[in-house]
Amino acid sequence: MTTASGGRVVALVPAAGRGVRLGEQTPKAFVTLAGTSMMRLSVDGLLASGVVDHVVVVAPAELIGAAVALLPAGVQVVEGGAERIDSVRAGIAAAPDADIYLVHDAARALTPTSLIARVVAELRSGRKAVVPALEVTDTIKTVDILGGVTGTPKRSELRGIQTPQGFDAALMRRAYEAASADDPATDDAGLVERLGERVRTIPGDPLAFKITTQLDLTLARALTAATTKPATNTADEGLG
Ligand SMILES: Nc1ccn([C@@H]2O[C@H](COP(=O)(O)OP(=O)(O)OP(=O)(O)O)[C@@H](O)[C@H]2O)c(=O)n1
Ligand SMILES: C[C@](O)(CO)[C@H](O)COP(=O)(O)O
Repeated sequence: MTTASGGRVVALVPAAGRGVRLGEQTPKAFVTLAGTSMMRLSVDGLLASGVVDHVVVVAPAELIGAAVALLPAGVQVVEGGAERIDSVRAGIAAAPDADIYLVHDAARALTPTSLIARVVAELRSGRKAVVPALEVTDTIKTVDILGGVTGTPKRSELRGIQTPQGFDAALMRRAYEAASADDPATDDAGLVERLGERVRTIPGDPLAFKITTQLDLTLARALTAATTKPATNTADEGLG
């Protein structure tokens, strides 16, 4: 089944990270906001967008069962790898029947459904690689290994890139086939750029921020506390 003409949209949700920078006991995708795991919130957003046909969650090997228990029926769960790129690759292999892939971090749990729909709409209009982008507000500098400043890129040319990132499926498969294990890109679009293909930005959304640190978690919990009611099978989610 597909949501609309233009082919089947498969969303890959890398959720196999440890969350070292967050520093919780629980792997980050299982950490809860108002009683619901980030992983579940991200999947619910994708499903609620109305533009996604199938969701594949990529989870830590030892938590596959826990992930299945926390997710709606029909969501596929597969084992992740050491790096994010390995986890996304596992997702692609598990769902080869896509025409469009979205890749969406479990850690961007508050992403509005409207952003997901805008990425897919842009792909359906003929773009092959689409990423949400926000202007940066800090001045960004490059530094050497000792922390000495080596340059100050023009801020007007810089963007903070979010997910979901969307790709024509054939292009994404080609990008991952060409990807080198010893020089992994920090996002999926980076692999497409290396093929010389154009990646299009669309306006991102501040609510799609990546929950990376304790400060991010505090902000995310404050934002959800007043508005999110835990789903009946997800309240006080535990891992065993
Ligand atoms: N081997 C990995 C590493 C990361 N991810 C996922 O990729 C997303 C973005 O990564 P990040 O925010 O860096 O998560 P972690 O790798 O868990 O964080 P940290 O780097 O602080 O350990 C997260 O949803 C994370 O679960 C993944 O699926 N597999
Ligand atoms: C893909 C990403 O979310 C785009 O901003 C980001 O690059 C992931 O980086 P992380 O270090 O794996 O969190």
